Amino acid sequence: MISAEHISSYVDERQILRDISFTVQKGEAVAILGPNGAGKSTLLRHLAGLKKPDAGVVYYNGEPVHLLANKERARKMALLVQNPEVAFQFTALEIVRMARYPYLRRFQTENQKDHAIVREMMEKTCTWHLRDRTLDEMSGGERQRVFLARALAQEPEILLLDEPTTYLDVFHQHELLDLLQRAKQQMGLTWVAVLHDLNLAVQYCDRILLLAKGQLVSYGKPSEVLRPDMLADVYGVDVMVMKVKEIPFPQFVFLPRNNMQGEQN
Ligand SMILES: Nc1ncnc2c1ncn2[C@@H]1O[C@H](COP(=O)(O)OP(=O)(O)OP(=O)(O)O)[C@@H](O)[C@H]1O
Repeated sequence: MISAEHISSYVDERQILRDISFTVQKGEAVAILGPNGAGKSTLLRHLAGLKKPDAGVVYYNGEPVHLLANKERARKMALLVQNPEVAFQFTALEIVRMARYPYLRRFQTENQKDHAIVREMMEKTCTWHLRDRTLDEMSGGERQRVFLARALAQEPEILLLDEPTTYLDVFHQHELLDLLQRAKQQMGLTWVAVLHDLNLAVQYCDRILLLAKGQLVSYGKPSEVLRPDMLADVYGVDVMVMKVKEIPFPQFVFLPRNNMQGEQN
């Protein structure tokens, strides 16, 4: 459905991504993991067609994404970035209503279906009660949920999210990912998220893409990618993988490299 084929990316003379290739199938949930500066956000921007790679192509259902017209791309894909640039005097409702613009013709206003979708997504993200508040009257987590409502109200086939759990407390982190999981199961939504929390990634994602220094280290099922040796290499920490009887997926515990030495001293 979406595939990166040999993409490379540069900023000035510096190479940010090196020859990355992978495919995400329809209805899959994928986490992009890797240390700070690995190139995760850059990769997501290429997938969203916001930035054309310097080499290689990203295809969406066989078409190069950077060639899709803006409105057409917005009906297929939504991107939730870390700090969306929106004027602070907009209300939550106005922000979520923006999601319907790709569906309107020139001079056309929203119809009942548009209003219903906006309300449904605001209710699902627990933001309907914030509808008349402006962005500067909201907490970071509330703002994040409003932008998620906007991305969902766009009714995309694929949702790309850059660190969507930042600003969210533990309850809302799980609520957001549960919501994406339901959208995947009920509507076939495909989503790709940059995450930092391996425990969330293993719980919610079908595949993991591990990136380090602009290179694809591994891409596959969580059990294939999240191996202690590979994680230790990439993150520079020791990793313990634990099985907890009550939950069906492993848990990752990180130990500073000199931890054992410190204990003994
Ligand atoms: N516009 C830019 N100008 C200069 N360097 C940039 C620019 N955008 C990204 N970079 C550099 O490219 C590299 C990858 O950045 P990117 O934001 O993709 O990493 P990341 O894996 O998302 O990092 P983080 O986990 O810290 O958010 C970094 O070294 C960053 O400094």
